[in-house]
Parts: sequence; C-alpha cells; structure tokens
Amino acid sequence: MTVDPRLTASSDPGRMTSSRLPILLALVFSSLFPVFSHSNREMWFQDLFPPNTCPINAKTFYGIMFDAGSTGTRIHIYTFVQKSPEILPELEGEIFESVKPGLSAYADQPEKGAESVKRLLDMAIDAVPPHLWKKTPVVLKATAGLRLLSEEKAQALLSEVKEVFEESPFLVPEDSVSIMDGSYEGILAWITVNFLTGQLAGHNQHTTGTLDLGGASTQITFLPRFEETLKESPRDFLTSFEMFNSTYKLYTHSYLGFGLKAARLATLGALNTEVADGQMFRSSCLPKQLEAEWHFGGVKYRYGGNKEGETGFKPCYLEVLKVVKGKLHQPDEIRGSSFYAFSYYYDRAADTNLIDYEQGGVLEVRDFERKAKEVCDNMERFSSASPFLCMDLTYITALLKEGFGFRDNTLLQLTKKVNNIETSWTLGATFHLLQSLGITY
Ligand SMILES: Nc1ccn([C@@H]2O[C@H](COP(=O)(O)OP(=O)(O)O)[C@@H](O)[C@H]2O)c(=O)n1
Ligand SMILES: [Ca+2]
Repeated sequence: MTVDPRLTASSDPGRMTSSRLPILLALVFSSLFPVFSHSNREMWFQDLFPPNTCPINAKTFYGIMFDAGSTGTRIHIYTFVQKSPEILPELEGEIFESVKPGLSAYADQPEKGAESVKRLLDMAIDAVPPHLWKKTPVVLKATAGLRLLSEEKAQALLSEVKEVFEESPFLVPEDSVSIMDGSYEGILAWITVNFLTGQLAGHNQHTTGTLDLGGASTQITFLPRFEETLKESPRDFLTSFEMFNSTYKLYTHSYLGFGLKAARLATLGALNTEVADGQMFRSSCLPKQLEAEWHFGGVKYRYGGNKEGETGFKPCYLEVLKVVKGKLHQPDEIRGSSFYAFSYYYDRAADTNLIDYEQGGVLEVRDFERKAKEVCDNMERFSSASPFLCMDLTYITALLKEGFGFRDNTLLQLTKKVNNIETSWTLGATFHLLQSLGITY
C-alpha cells in the first residue's frame, strides 16, 4: 500500500514495508505466546542448520474466522508459520472469500443461511492440510445484521451454523458461534490496523484511530492522548483491552442503526417502523423519477424520488442531518487527528474515483462533501451508478462532520488491505482466539 506522508508525520513510514512484517510479527508473538521463551534450549542440529532454515521443525498453523456481516458473510483463513522452535512464528498470509447476502437475509430460512457458511468452510478444508484440521479453530462472529433481528431468529441462525461447524473436522471452541458485542468490533479492528502498520510493536504510541462503516452499524475507535478525553467521555465509551502483553485504554463505540444501509432507511423514515403494504418512502436524495424496491434484513421497502418537490445536495443534506445531528458523541481530540477508514467509506470513495479501487488513498473530509455535491446536483449524470449514491455520500459527509465532529481538513487513510491482509476486525479476533486457546507450536 502507499502511505501519504501527511499521515505519517508522527510515525515511521518505514514500518509499513512488508519486509519488516516478519520481524514485527515475531516481536508481537513473543508476547502473545510466552511459551516461546525457551529459546535458550540447545539443539543438536543447531550447528548444521543456520537459524531459519531448519526444515525439520518448520510448523504451520491456522486460524479460521468468519465475519457474518449485515451485507455478507466472509471467511478469513490465516496462516502462521514457525520455522524452528527458536524462531518466533510469522503471519504468512490470509485466504479471504465472501458471499452475499449476509446471514440476516436468511432470517426465515436458517438452514439456507448455514449452507452459505458451509460453502465457505469447504474452502478451509482445501486450504488447511488434513493433519492440522483438528488443531485449527473455527469461529464465527456476527455483527449488526443479527443484532437487529429478533432474539429467536438470530439464535436459530446461530444454532444452524454451529451444527455446520460441529460436522466439520475443525476444532470448535466453546462459544464458537456468537453475536459480537459492538465495542469489540471497534477494538479488534483497531488492533488489526495498528498491528499491520507496526504501531503495536515496542512502546510506540503513535497509533491511529479507526472508522468502520458497515451496513447496519458504524464504529469509531482511538487511543486517547489527552486526560480531557477520558474525563469527558461517557463511561461505556472507554474500555481497557489486553493484548500482546500491553493494556490499551481505548475510546470505542459502535452506533447501531448508523451503518450506511440502516442510515438509508432512517433518511427515508423507514427504520424501526412497521412498513405498511405498498407504502412508498420518498427522499430528495434520490433521482426524481425513481420508483423501486429494496430488500434489507429480510424486509421489502418501496422507495422513490421527490417527483414534484426538490432534489439535490442542499435538501438532501437537511434530510440526512436529521438522522445524525446530536446523536453521536463528539470527542474534541479527534478533530486534529487522522484516521484509518474502511468498509463503506472505502467503497463509496472508490465508486466515485476519489481513490483508486486497488490502492486506496488519502482524503480529507471535505473531499466527500465535494463529491456529494457533484453527484446530488447532477443525478442524471450518475444514473447508471446506484440510485443511492447521492444519499450515501451525503450521509458520509454528515456523519463525519456533524456526527463525529471532524474538521473539513481531517485526513482519512482509506484502506482495504495492509501488506495484503484485510483491514478487518477478524485478525484481531483471531489473535484473541489463539491467545485464549493457548495455541502454541
Ligand atoms: N472484509 C471486509 C468486510 C466488510 N467490508 C465492507 O463492509 C461493508 C459492509 O459492512 P458489513 O456487511 O460488515 O455490515 P455490518 O454488519 O458491519 O454493519 C461493505 O462495504 C463491505 O464491502 C469489506 O470491505 N471487507
Ligand atoms: Ca462489518
């Protein structure tokens, strides 16, 4: 990935290079897996094989983490390698695959939902060598899509998935299928990003905050630097988290119902309401003549443009403002910081050529606003794209400025992968899992 120098003013850009990654991983694993501290043990073959090249003891182990998101289900198969007992393991790579729709779309057909998980799990059967199946843990964590379902429907889905896991040859830990607490989603994504960018090695305190915009919820997470932030934040926004032998006191919050798709419904006035048969929801953020249907979370919605009334950025911004204004906590200290942003921040920026789809890039908050104006005031020119493009960009602008209180010139590093590893909470969750299972080789 490329790193904008503006973002690394207080950190070391050299840390981002992939050649540093194994060293960094080794450092992190040394605290993750204290069992490795037997590095003084004498080995008869040490004189024959230089460190790192002994083929006899090279060991590979895996972790399988499912992300059951509101818009899709994804599998992450992480491979770790330990080349000899003296050398610490390295994160070798990740196999990633996804399917749509997400589990919550199968609210009334839980077996079909579980089938979608099974198809992905079959990939792990091919990726993990048979002799390691029994030692490879498999876990699924669901996010906002399932949080929004009734307890009964969500549990039915989870128990079908659990059956799929139990019929597989992998290690199924207790609590292997669950709905993840929203605050973990933020913390674990923060761990992933700061781990992959090298900020968790040693005592470097130049960590970066993270912004995740999902379909149904959105998270903000950062390491507060000022006492004021700790004093002024609501208690449940602050959390201590132990990882890699350090305790991180993080600010994190997950706003349920503020993901991009939930925000569309909220803007249309259709979130958390009983939808009457044939009811039409209209918005000035949609093309004037549009009338269409949309399925989300197992419910069908009819929506359309303001046939007679206004359309465009100004009226749209006022509509969207009602969804965010005064609803989010605004920590002062983030105004001058830079953040990593992913998920729908990335997708909408890439869709509108604000960033390169493969490389990502760095934007200022005002770039989203500029693009929102361009799209909303020229909807006919963008009619081949999603009819929601104007609403989505306007929502992102309002969420960043009026929701979180970022400045126009706050920098956002838009990233999908760092060193070819997905910037998802799943890697942080896998570290946590391996730590709790005491998996050491
Ligand atoms: N590994 C992943 C997971 C999600 N995403 C993006 O995250 C957004 C959807 O979020 P989600 O389905 O996880 O929804 P939530 O359950 O997090 O609300 C989409 O833009 C996905 O493309 C991604 O880019 N990479
Ligand atoms: Ca997500």
